[in-house]
This record gives sequence, structure tokens and C-alpha cells, in this order.
Amino acid sequence: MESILYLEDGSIYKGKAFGKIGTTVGELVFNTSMTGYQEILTDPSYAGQIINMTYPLIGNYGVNNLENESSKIHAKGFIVKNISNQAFNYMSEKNIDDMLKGMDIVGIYGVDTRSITKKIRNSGVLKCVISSENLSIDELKNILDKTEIKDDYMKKVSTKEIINIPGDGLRVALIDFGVKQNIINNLKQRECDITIFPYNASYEEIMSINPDGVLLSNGPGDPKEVKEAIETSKKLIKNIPTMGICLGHQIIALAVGANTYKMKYGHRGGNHGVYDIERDRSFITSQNHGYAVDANSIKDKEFIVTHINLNDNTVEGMRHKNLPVFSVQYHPEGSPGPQDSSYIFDKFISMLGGEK
Ligand SMILES: NC(=O)CC[C@H](N)C(=O)O
Repeated sequence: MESILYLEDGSIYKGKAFGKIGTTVGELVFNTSMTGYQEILTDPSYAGQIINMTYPLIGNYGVNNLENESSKIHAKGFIVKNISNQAFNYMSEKNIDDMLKGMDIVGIYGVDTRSITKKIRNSGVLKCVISSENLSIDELKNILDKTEIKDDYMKKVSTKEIINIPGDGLRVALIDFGVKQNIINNLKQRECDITIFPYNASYEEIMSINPDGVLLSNGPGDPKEVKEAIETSKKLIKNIPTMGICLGHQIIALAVGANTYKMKYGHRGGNHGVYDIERDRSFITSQNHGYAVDANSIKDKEFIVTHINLNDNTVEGMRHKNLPVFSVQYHPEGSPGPQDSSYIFDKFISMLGGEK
């Protein structure tokens, strides 16, 4: 079935439909990972976005029940060059088309994803609409103009209730802005007793479990939208060992009075080089972010920059000068992508006093 992708700049791409038959609008972003489409689709940080994959073949090893980063697809749509519905992998339980259909997500294939990527690189992230409902270009333009892109999806994807995952080790309060399963798995592997809190949990609620440390999770949207967490983090940082990952890192920056900004087109992929200044080593990291912490705004604060991106020198990590607080912009849990930075979780555990 025919499908059309229409971009805010007027570009039209004709392709074929897969997944749900329908019309969807979102912020168009690109991801350069060669594998890991299942983890990307189920990463809550993509809520509201339409993901354009630069790697030309998607679906070739199928989809399974073990590698979801959350229980559903939070992205608004999926754009690929070629789909393979023959899943050549022993773990595969269904194909990518069935996954998107089962989760009501509109996909388009057979379009030039690399030319789309170049457009995003030149003009920055754009709004776009995908439709397999035979709409005219004028109708698509109308839909696009009428739809406002929200940037507070963390409020939707965060847990509604407090959840405990028992463990024999350190007690960790995990503030959920859209946490990925592999962050939870990394804490479980280190025997932590994990309590997951909603994005707007108060300082008193968090401290009532008497945690050894706090982890502020990844999540979608603009960190400035999550005012409750910024206020709560101001107190957490002063009183308890705290680590932030991605959105959590940005929230810590805002809590100490530094600033964040929207990047032109962000970092999304599995091979972003990051320099760890204190270790004097570079790592290949997994990334998914559209906002960043402004390096200049940290200079007069109690924090120092510990990691920088080797492509564009943006801030990839920071730590408090005296207190046990640090954060990273990239994803030490990988999923998808390299897990070379999983030492960040060990650093968190030793900051909390080591394994119990
Ligand atoms: N993965 C994340 O936590 C993303 C953080 C934030 N939503 C951004 O795009 O920058």
C-alpha cells in the first residue's frame, strides 16, 4: 500500500506502508545505529518523535520478547529504506511489521532515508507527517500545521505508582522520567534494592525509603518542562549521592543553575565518541538526545565537565567538585549500542559505599 512522508519544509517522499495504516505527526529525528531497532522503538525517550533510520535494512533479525526497553513503542512513527520481514535469528518471535501493527504505530519504507537525514542535518529537526490514508498534499500540510509538538512527554511515560524491586544490596531510589529497562537491569545485576518513583515524587517521599543513593533516569522531552524534578533535585544533590543519565543529567544541570538548550539535530546512534577527561580515555557510546547542557553555564557553578563529545565538543558528563554527584549525557547501559561505559554503574555503586 502507498504511503507518503511530508516534511515541514515541503519535501515529499513517496513510499510503501507498513505497521498500522493511518496518519501520524511528530518531530522527525534520525538514528545512525546499524542494529537495535527493537530497543530504539521501545525506548521511552523517543516519545512524540518519528524516527528515520539511516541504516538501509531494518527487521532482518526479527523482534523478540526479551529486548524491549519498555512495554510499548513510544515513538510516533518509523521510517526505513528497506524492511525485511524474514527474521533470521533464533530468538525472533515476530517480524517488524507485526510489531508495529501490534502496537498501532505507522511505518513507511522505500524512501531515501539518507536524503531525509541530510535535510535534518541542514535545517535541524523538523515536524513531519506520514500517511497511508490517501490524503492530498494540501490535507497533509493542513494536518501538519494544525498539530503542535509537545515536549512534556516525560509526564506521560513516567510510572504512576511507586514500585519496589527487592534486592540484597544498596537501596537506590530511581526517579522515572521514562526509564529504560537496561538501566534497571544494570542496577539489578549489582544487587540493588530499587524503588522506582514518579517524575514528580517529592524530596520527602524519596527520602522516606532511606535510600543509599538516587538515580535520575533518561526520558523524553525538554528538561525545562519537568519543574517539579528540578526543584526536588536541588535538595537531593545537597543531601544524598546522586547520578543522572541523559534527561537526568540535564535536570541536575538545571537544578544547579546551569542551562540546557535544544541542539540542531541531536545525537542518536551507537557510535558517538566521548572523551572521559579524568580517565584520559575515549569511549564509543550509545546516545539519544536532542538537548544538551551549555558548557559555559557550568563554569561558575560547583560542577566540572568530565566528558565531552569528540564530534562537536558538547558536554557529555559532569561531576560536583566536592559532593558525590555526577551525571552523563550518553547511555552507559547501551541497548542498543556499546556497553563499554557500563563502568559508570560501578562508579555509582562505589560512590554509594560499594556492594553490600
Ligand atoms: N534519552 C534521554 O534521556 C533524552 C533526554 C532529552 N529528552 C533529550 O532529548 O535531550
